Amino acid sequence: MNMPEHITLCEFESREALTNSLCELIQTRLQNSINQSGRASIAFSGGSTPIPLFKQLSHAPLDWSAVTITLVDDRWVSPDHQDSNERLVKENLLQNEASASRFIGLWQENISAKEAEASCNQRLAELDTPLNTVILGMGNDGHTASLFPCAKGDLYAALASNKDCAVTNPASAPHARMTLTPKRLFNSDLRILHICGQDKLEVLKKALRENNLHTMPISIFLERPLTIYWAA
Ligand SMILES: O=C1O[C@H](COP(=O)(O)O)[C@@H](O)[C@H](O)[C@H]1O
Repeated sequence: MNMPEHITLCEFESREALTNSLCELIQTRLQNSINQSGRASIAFSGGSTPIPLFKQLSHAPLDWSAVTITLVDDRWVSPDHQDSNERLVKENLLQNEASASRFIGLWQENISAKEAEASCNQRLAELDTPLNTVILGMGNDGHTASLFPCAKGDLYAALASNKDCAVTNPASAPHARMTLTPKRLFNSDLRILHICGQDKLEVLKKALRENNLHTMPISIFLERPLTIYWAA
């Protein structure tokens, strides 16, 4: 598959091989950042794709107390809800060695996503700039983070926002969302798109062909340097 020069596509023969390689890369990057500055920061996506990565990474021998972890996006549900990305990260990544890390979540109790936007932006200001690494996911509708094509006005506002996070209300998926904005996600040293399955490769090809960030928001991340980890 032909890729623009600023995109690196890493294809793996199996999802296990992908997980091993991505785990090693993240571990090395976090370790290098700790060696250089005494700290490291990373933003993870939720969904089903990163679960094996989370489980494996939780055992990595790192000084996790120097690592701050945040989410690329979350659904506006409490962390005991099955749809919560915070729950997913807590149950699968913030375990074992990685339980010593610092976690900055997006969700807040007893307040709507819209009302929480300002305080969430304040919390996110504690993160390193730039973030060491961002792990993006992608849905079959071309959404990434919680930048959904069907979120219309919210999508336009999030794409144009100069804040760190924004609320979106996708018509095709449940729950209001809090998402890091492209502005904040681009403020990072490396962005990795982690996708599995032939269907997602086809979605990626379509996004590259059509290059329309309103119909396939992943397109915005295809315009600048991006590393893609893919396995069938
Ligand atoms: O809604 C979401 O979906 C995407 C992709 O999820 P997957 O289950 O297809 O891996 C994810 O990147 C995003 O963080 C999540 O909120």
